[in-house]
Amino acid sequence: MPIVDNIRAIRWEDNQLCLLDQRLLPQQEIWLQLGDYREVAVAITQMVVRGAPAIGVTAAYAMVLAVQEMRQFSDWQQRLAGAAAEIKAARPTAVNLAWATDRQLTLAQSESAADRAATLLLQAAHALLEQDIADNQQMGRHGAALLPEQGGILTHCNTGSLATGGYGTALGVIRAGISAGKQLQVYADETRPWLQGARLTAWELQKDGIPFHLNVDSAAAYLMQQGLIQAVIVGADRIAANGDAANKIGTYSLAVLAQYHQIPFYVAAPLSTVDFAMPAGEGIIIEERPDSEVRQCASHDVAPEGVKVRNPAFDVTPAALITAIITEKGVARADYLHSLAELCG
Ligand SMILES: CSC[C@@H](O)[C@@H](O)C(=O)COP(=O)(O)O
Repeated sequence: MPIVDNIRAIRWEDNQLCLLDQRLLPQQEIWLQLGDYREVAVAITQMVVRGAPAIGVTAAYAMVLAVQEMRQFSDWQQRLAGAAAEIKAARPTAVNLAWATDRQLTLAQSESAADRAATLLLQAAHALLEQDIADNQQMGRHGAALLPEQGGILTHCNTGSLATGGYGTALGVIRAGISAGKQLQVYADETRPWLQGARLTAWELQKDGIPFHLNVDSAAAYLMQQGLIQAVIVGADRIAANGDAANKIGTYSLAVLAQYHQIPFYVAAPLSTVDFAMPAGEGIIIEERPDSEVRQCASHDVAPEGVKVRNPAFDVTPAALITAIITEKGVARADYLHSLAELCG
């Protein structure tokens, strides 16, 4: 069954950035039109758009809006550097945010004429979006070969078209596996507290007609014990040079469980998610999100008022628990330090 993935959540129209508001899915499909880079930074912080590659593409367009605003000033390059710092501060963990913003800043700084820089940055943002989709499809081809011909695949958070330019990383691998004729049954973790799995992954899988069950996060061990899971595949927000991978909170627990049950545990991410400047996972900044996300469920209070909360949005899975890292250039295996560097060429 070939998968017709036609979900695109980031568009550039009438010189504005249009984002499908992921906070409202699946109940409402509302597009926001943003014409100011500051609004885009807020949209990233507030999760209108989320998922590491999608945040990267969004930041590239935010830089277009910023250069368009700054080009009237003689010190436009300096002002643009300030805007870049504001955009990068929107969320700390996904490296794609800083990676895409810095790429755009470097490009702008290589050009002395502001108007020309604005044109170049827009072209670069479009190219980044298209490249991300192509990379994900390539990643899908590499990763699909690792999946069993049939069986259950557990995934966490949302790593699909909504989390990227299109097609997805871990979900892209699943899409490619199904397209290649594999009989896969997806198990989608609901992914408390923000419910990316229940709200977004379930929406994408249903649209594509991919067979799946939605399960609570704490069912993972039981599903593995029952022999229902043949592989776990997740995305990543930042991969350290040694292969330690930061991803949505709960990923580390899945990797520990997968090792106990002797199930392969795969991470699928573009090479832009690898932070070669970060030697190991312990240096990765883990975002702490608002208490209300834990105290509430679907905007309803569930915990007593005033309780203290911990809400780390990500955790780091040690490289030793990762069977392989699937990238657009091929599959890396331990020793990741060399294997990832080799893929980068
Ligand atoms: C292709 S997406 C990979 C990761 O970005 C994804 O798994 C994830 O953790 C997203 O977290 P989010 O907080 O929704 O931005």
